[in-house]
Amino acid sequence: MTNETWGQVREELIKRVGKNNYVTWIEPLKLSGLKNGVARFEVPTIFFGDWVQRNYADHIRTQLANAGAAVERVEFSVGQAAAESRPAAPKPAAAKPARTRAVADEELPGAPLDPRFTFDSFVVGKPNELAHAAARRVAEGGPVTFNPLFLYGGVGLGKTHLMHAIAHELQSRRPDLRVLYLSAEQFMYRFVQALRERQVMDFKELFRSVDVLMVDDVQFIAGKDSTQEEFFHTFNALVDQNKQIVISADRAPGEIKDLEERIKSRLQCGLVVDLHPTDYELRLGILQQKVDFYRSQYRGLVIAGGVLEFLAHRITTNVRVLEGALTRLFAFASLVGREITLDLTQDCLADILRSSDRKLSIEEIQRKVAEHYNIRLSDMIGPKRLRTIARPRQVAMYLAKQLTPRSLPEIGRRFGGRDHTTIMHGVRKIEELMTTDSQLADDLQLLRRLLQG
Ligand SMILES: Nc1ncnc2c1ncn2[C@@H]1O[C@H](COP(=O)(O)OP(=O)(O)OP(=O)(O)O)[C@@H](O)[C@H]1O
Repeated sequence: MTNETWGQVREELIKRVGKNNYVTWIEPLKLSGLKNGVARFEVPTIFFGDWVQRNYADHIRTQLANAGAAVERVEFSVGQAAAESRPAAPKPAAAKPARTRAVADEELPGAPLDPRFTFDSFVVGKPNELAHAAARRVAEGGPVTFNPLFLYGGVGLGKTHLMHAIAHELQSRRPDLRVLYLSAEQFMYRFVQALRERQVMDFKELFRSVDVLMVDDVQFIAGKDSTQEEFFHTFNALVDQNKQIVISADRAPGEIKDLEERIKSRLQCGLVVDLHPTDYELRLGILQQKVDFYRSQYRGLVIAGGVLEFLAHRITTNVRVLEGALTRLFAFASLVGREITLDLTQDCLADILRSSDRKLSIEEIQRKVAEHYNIRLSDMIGPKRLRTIARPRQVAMYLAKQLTPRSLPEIGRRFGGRDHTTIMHGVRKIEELMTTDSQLADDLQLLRRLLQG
């Protein structure tokens, strides 16, 4: 098979898998040879290879066969060039092109990057697929296609991991770019310091001199007026210069309370992607990856079949908890020198398993709230707008948002197919009333206790 055949096959694949998937997953493949019915491709990372193998290998094989190539199997391996450009092998400083800059690289006030948070160690599944693909695109350091990239999702779902991965990848692919990663809190701290020391101009110059700005947990600046103002100007200046911005937050721009409207609307201008709560397959994938790592640390430790499946099934809160559970399990098993069995797992992780057990459903919340306010459960999802019914309904919406990991559209569906904006309005209304209406505040406290008890 020639590269020309592969060229034709790629055309066909665009139609089969869609443009977006094609650009993300197929375009980066480099055909490295065909021998004995096996077509080999170079991929940038192991995970990229795994993903393509799982999702696109069949398409590729079929299309190659249709184009007349005698292919029975396709294989993916990390190419030499890609392997060398991994973050693990940082380039010597001398490789950076010499440039004169108003602000030296060392002066950039970035937060340190966690060396473990790379694309290689990020497990991709349905819930984070789009966020991962978008992050990868930004990490290529090519022309800016969407600005900003806004990543959001609940606690411990991998936002920081993805941001660090972008920074690592950019550092090795494009050492000429000035990449600045920091939390919104650090941004504020720097700004306040600059104000105090009358060095606001330096601050501005510094932040406007970067090529890629990444700000983590942006919800933090909501309600902090002058920091918001400064952030807005920095943001605009960088966008005007066509510099890439990546932002993360715990919720969508429109849902961040006390964030100025003009900032919200600017944040929504680029690509807004949601990291969904993990599903069973993703949790299992993450566990398997971590176990491979632990095996190299704790040699000789045996883990019985079914343990990982059990954990992926039972610990659904977030990835941080899942990781913590595994760390504890390996440490414990190596201390006592025993095989990791289901029994040992249940013993060692009893507390974590217990707290993960209680998964509150929206229906439970609706039932409790209806009981408390003495209304019918059916009124929770019905259309009545009477205050005596609408208010309890909003209370239930508020508690559903607070106490479950469900998104606004999901909550809306369970409240008789209401729109997510209605839910948002309900949640806000209760947040507002809570500060002035002490009876409502008491009700909420009681309901929370009952539900979480
Ligand atoms: N898909 C994944 N693959 C591998 N590890 C993951 C994945 N998602 C999350 N993790 C791990 O889970 C932990 C928490 O992730 P991270 O700190 O990125 O979460 P976050 O979304 O930024 O949370 P927070 O809202 O608390 O800031 C990290 O150790 C991270 O490596």
